[in-house]
Amino acid sequence: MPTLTNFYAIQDLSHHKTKDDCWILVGGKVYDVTQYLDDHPGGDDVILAATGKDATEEFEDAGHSKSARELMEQYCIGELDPSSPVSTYSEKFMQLTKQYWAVPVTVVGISVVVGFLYLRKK
Ligand code: HEM
Repeated sequence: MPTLTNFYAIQDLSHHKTKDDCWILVGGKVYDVTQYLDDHPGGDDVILAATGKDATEEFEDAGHSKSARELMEQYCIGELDPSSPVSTYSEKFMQLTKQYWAVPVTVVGISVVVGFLYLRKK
């Protein structure tokens, strides 16, 4: 069955950062919260400050209730395209770390073995 999910690239979010057109990215999902900005108990400024990037951390830090999480689902318009390139430095760093974690682990491992052999020889 074909899926009806809309996929957005992280760059798409940067075109929706205003009070009249506001999208946020939380937990891999994209939400159009334009209509909700004025009603948000935490104010519109916190949401506007979290646009154009992954706002999951800010959202979780605010300790949103279960009802807040249920409420937000009605504003969901799609998901982040998993193949879209990541933009922030921390995301890039995390991606590289996941990809190349074996390199520092191997270097440390070899150093430990060489150090051990060297000390035994003494
Ligand atoms: C559709 C998205 C969102 C919905 C439906 C939503 C809903 C709510 C609700 C209902 C509350 C009241 C407390 C609670 O029930 O948890 C709240 C508080 C709050 N929200 Fe959100 N929120 C959304 C997005 C965000 C985002 C993206 C941020 C941060 C960037 C944020 C920051 C806050 C903060 C800081 C409070 C605390 C306000 C206070 O206690 O003074 N919210 N939100």
